[in-house]
Amino acid sequence: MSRKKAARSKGGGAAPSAALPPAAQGSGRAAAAASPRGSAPELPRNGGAAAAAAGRPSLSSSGEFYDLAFKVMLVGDSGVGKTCLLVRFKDGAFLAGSFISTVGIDFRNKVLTVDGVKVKLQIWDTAGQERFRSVTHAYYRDAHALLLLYDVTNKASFDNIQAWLTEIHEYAQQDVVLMLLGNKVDSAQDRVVKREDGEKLAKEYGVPFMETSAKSGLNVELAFTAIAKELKHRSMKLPNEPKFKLHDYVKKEVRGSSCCRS
Ligand SMILES: Nc1nc2c(ncn2[C@@H]2O[C@H](COP(=O)(O)OP(=O)(O)OP(=O)(O)O)[C@@H](O)[C@H]2O)c(=O)[nH]1
Repeated sequence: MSRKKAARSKGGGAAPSAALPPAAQGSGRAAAAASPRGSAPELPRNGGAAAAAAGRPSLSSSGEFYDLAFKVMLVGDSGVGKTCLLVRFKDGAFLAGSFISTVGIDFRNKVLTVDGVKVKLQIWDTAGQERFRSVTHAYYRDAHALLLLYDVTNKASFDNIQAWLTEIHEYAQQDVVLMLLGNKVDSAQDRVVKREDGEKLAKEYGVPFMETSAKSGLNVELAFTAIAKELKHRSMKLPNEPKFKLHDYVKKEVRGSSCCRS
């Protein structure tokens, strides 16, 4: 992604194809002014299952084969680190320097291997600014998963989580996979939201929770992998297979990743 706010993204602003397969393009930016969902690549609600049922993998535009595809959205206040989280996950890099707000909505694709299955996540980076809300609302409906972020150094972004949850409740599918992320934990000196407060809020709303850092990379891969695992299990569950428990998986993995942190 060129810094998200450029007039044209790497995807050239062209609208990727409308269904899977073939896959949506590697990255792109939906014009805020266009018809709300008109230029967005659409994944069917059971997109992954549909791809898998065909019994053959699909080919993404980046040349990678995948078996399942899902749409994930990053939401939260402006400046919490949504774009940086996505760039860290996709490219393994941190976007330091001056902060430029996302305009409208942008997406990147990444294929993960989950329990031997290739899962393509089409990750939508939304603008946190209030003025783009009507644009981003239109995308909630097709999202299979939502990563809701706040910034541990910004109390207002945490206080606004409740409002974000109300919005999600209103616009997203009822069965959307949701996870709460407290980002920027590398900024220990500036922290104003305690981990326990994040945990408490997540528990109250029954959503899995972890703290992340797009800067250091802490738990970034884990957040997306956990989502991909949940979505894969939902769409490919075998009759005798035990149910995948996202909460338990996250708790176990976060414990593992935090035990060895400096
Ligand atoms: N220290 C630290 N800074 C971060 C982290 N993630 C993002 N930032 C910084 O926070 C600022 C905002 O990051 P963005 O990723 O652009 O925020 P955003 O949520 O996409 O903002 P909008 O596009 O306005 O919705 C930038 O200056 C980043 O460098 C992090 O994990 N740690």
